[in-house]
Amino acid sequence: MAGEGGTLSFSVASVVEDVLQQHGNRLGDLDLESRKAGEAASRRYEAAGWLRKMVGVVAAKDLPAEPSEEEFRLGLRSGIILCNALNKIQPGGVPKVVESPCDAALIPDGAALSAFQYFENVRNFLVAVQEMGIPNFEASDLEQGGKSARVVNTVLALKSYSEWKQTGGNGIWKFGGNVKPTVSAKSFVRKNSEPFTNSLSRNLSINGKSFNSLSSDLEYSNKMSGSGSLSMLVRAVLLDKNPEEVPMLVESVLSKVVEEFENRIASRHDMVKEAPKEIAISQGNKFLLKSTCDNKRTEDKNLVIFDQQQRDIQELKNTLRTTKAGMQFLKMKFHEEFNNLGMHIHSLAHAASGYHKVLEENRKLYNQVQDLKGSIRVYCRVRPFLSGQSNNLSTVDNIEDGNITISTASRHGKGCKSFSFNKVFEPCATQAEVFSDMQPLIRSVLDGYNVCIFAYGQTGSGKTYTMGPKDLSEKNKGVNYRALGDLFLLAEQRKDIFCYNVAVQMIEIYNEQVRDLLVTDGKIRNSSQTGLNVPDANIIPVSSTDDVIDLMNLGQRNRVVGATALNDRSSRSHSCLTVHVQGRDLASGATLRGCMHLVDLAGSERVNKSEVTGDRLKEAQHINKSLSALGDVIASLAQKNPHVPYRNSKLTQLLQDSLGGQAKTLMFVHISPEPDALGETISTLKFAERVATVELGAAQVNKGSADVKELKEQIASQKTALARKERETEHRRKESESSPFNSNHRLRDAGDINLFRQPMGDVGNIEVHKSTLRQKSQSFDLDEILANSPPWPPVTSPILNEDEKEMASGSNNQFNLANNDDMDDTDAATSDSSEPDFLWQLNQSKFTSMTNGIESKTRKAISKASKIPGFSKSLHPSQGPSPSRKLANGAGGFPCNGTEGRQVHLTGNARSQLGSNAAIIPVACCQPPASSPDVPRLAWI
Ligand SMILES: Nc1ncnc2c1ncn2[C@@H]1O[C@H](COP(=O)(O)OP(=O)(O)OP(=O)(O)O)[C@@H](O)[C@H]1O
Repeated sequence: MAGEGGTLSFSVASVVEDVLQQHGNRLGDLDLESRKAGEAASRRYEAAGWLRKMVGVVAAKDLPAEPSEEEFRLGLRSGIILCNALNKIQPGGVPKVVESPCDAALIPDGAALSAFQYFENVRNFLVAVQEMGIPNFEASDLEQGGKSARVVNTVLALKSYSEWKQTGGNGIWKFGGNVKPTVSAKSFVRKNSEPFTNSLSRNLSINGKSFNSLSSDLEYSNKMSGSGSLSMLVRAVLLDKNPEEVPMLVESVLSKVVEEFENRIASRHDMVKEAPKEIAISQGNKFLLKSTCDNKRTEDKNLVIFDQQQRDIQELKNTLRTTKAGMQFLKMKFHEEFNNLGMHIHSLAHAASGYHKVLEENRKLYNQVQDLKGSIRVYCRVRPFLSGQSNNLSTVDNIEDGNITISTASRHGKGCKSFSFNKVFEPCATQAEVFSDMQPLIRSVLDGYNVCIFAYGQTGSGKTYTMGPKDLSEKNKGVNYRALGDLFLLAEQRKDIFCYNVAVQMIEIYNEQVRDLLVTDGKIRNSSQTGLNVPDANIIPVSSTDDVIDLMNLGQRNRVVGATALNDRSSRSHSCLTVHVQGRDLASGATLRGCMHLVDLAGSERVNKSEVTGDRLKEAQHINKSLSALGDVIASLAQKNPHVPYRNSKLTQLLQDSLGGQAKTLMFVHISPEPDALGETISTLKFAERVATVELGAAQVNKGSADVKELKEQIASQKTALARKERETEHRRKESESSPFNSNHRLRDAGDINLFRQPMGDVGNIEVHKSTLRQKSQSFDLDEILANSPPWPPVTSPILNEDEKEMASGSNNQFNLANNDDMDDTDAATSDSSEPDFLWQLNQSKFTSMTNGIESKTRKAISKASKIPGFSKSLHPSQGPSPSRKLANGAGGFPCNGTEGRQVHLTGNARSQLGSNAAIIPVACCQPPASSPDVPRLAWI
């Protein structure tokens, strides 16, 4: 059975043959080969005969009647006989039969052409045969020997078909077994005309099936396989068998055949199975090949890409090189520019430092200008939050270079307000820092300047802390203690050049009454009761910091401190520590006298804030009154009003010299950082800003100088006129002033002092001052002098020698200018502080009758002072006020008030009691007529 599609290409015959051989039957005994050969030959002869008959002997000349197998194959090989025979049976079965050898001549390769033509003929024949349903053979069977049997089969089948056709061709022709209903089996069998077929068909049956049908099947199989040898094989095997053996044999053969088939089919299956793999492999190979090709292509592509990339890389390298070079260049440029920039920055830094230096210088110059102008310096200090006030937001927004910015967001609308002062101290500023900033100012006291530092601010803002807290630890010591310590230190350093004496006063103004805080007898005298402008305050020399501590403790004990709702430690009074310094130049004998007020004002807050009534309310009202009087004075000074209302309060009287004279004045304004205090803070700072605009005129040193000579000449010229006037009025005055010194009179006159106040600008200019003195020298009037005596002038301390005592106590009250002859040698003070002294001298003749009154007061004072052990009287009660400048300045004593000048020597116990080693202590010094109004000045020029 030829497998369709080539999958089962083995023949049934070969299988049966193999089976029969394996079966080991007696096939071997048979002369199978010869029989087969004989049979094959007879069949071949039959086929050849039939073909010769069909095509004619001539046409079949190459085919003998009884050909050998080879002859048969070669005779038919051209296919011409076969095709012609077929065309005889079925005309046009093979449309074109190539017969002419000349056709081949047309083709150069004749052999190849004929082979091709033969193959064409055979192929056409086979196609036609197949269409006719006749068993076929392979074209190759004619090409190789040994395969002619199959060709014989086909020819015989064709013969059979021809015969069938000749008999009428009824029914369907079937080679070797097709039985038409109308055709007997015999006729069919006749077609298969083998001699043994008939016998078999008659006798054999297998498993109930007739052997004949089996044979038919075999024949059919043979037909299908294209081999006619199978039936012969079967016949050969069964020929000599007994009929009883046949079933067994057939069964065995069949089972073997089936088995063989199965095996072969199975192996074919395997092959089929393998085939896809092989195909796959071949496909895989193809794929491999393809992929190899692809790879090759890809490789090529990659090569191209690679080349491209190489070029790109090269290009990039070039770019990189260029970029590197560019970078190098840029780097170099950058370095160059960097260096330039560095140099530029350096020069800028230099300029900046220069700028800072210039700024600093400007500040100094500004301060100097301020000094020259006599502007009140204003420092601001912000108190830190106190312990227990944590998490408070400060109202101070910024502090920088003398500017302070207050955040007014909470109560005064959103925003800030800035204020400018000479200096602003941050909350963290230490006491030492604060002091170091004002140290030069304080030191200038030793150089003969008057200095006033007053602390302003609401209650609890730190005024006392700055000026002089009780706590005298190194860290907390205030300005007062440090100032005195510094003065002592400086005095010590200058001891080879100057001999300094330092003495202090402490007073307080409480409810508009001035109180001496340095009383030792527990009684606090109120000088205002006497109608005096200057308090009758003890002045205690000090020579060490221990002395100072003792005095401060004493003063503190005597100070009136009241409790308020705001601050139960709040001081409800103004306190003032006055430090008097007198220095004598050891070489020249000239003296310098400086005076420093350290004023701790009472709280500046409004009364209603204090929530007080009764006594406390009264205190607060007094404080407010005095502070508003201070405000008025400041405002007048700022506006350069001719009238400055100093006398509206004791405080303004106290500060008159500092505010209106030639003192160096510093206001230390204090503010609290709490938001609650914002209102007070703003009003405090506004007030301070106003104060800063006040120009007092340049401070003048209280020093004896060449001016004195000039002044003495002027004095001399005045002397005659004065004496004349004195004589003329002497009698009248004696009558009117026969009573002791009338203080009320002075008080009345002093009340009008402001009427004579000269504008600040004029006061501030030394040159103007001098020329003014000269110009107005003729307008001298004693009444005016008295009337214009300052309320709190620098005091003079006449230290009287024996001559002076005599002069002072002499019956002749006539002022003897001759006594001033030695002034040149001693003191030539021309400052404010010295002027009253001299004025007092001038007044001496005028107030001859006053001496009694003075004497009584002096006696009283000395008797007070002499209660202190160690005090001894050195001044005769009748001496009165210092008659001469020499006395005041030349002997190194302290200035003393002309009306109550007393001099007490501190010795022994007293000195130790007060902690002082000073030789001379003016106990209470009241100032003679003022220095500032120009009229008095003119009077003694
Ligand atoms: N700069 C500061 N550093 C530390 N503590 C301070 C500072 N300033 C003030 N204080 C403290 O704040 C409190 C109030 O200060 P101080 O008594 O000096 O205020 P004051 O303005 O003098 O008040 P009063 O008007 O009642 O006299 C004190 O306890 C003080 O020690």
